[in-house]
Amino acid sequence: MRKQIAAANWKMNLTIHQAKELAENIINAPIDLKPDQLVVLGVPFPYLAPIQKVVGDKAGFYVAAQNLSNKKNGAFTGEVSAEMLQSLGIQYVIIGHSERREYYNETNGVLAEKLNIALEYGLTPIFCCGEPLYIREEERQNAFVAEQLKESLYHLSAEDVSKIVIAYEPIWAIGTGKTASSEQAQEIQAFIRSELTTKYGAEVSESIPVLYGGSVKANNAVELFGQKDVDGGLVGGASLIATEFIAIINSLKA
Ligand SMILES: O=C[C@H](O)COP(=O)(O)O
Repeated sequence: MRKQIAAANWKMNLTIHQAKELAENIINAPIDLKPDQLVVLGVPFPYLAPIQKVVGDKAGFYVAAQNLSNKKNGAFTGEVSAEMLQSLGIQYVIIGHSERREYYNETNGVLAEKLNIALEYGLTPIFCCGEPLYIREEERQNAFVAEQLKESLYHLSAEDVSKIVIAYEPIWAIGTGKTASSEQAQEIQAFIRSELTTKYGAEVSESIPVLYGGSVKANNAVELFGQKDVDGGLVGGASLIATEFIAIINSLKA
């Protein structure tokens, strides 16, 4: 089975005290991860090392950065490089979240560079894609997402693309409480996989986890994650509440 992933994206929330308490509550919860299931905590840069310490070597639990620079190193004040993340022992990085695209002008081209550099340094990218509301209303979501994949991913070799995780996040469902229905999620995530099949073949596309993100909660996770092409979730708001996120982890397909 493909990896099933519960990924938290804490975004720009929590003090370090709150962050450690949340991580401790998750790590110490009686969660019985199956071999193909994993949990990734996407934390703010300053919390990477302290949260990694809380996570320790607990099997199946990882810490992710929420972003990285498209530059290697040098005079780029305020940036954080792939090499820095690698040197901290970080293994996952979220790339192309819609908030980065919208508020920090990250284009598909810049995201292609970020994917390259992440892979060069052995990081696993969680690559986000998804359409805004007006595109969904015009029923052009498939073409929109196909373009994002084409412009950011399709320069990668089959070997490299096999190392990534994709998170489909319809922008209209992020932080709005408006979840895509499980049918909507399944439909477009099956489309994403079929696009990857066309480009890379079935063996590759069937191995890539495709997560759903957008108002995932404890009360809708089982139905969403139960869909054939939904391999877990990238969770914002609900990942800030230990009991909610633990229930979401326990909703992964076994
Ligand atoms: O990265 C997570 C997504 O933006 C979803 O956020 P949300 O669960 O608060 O809607």
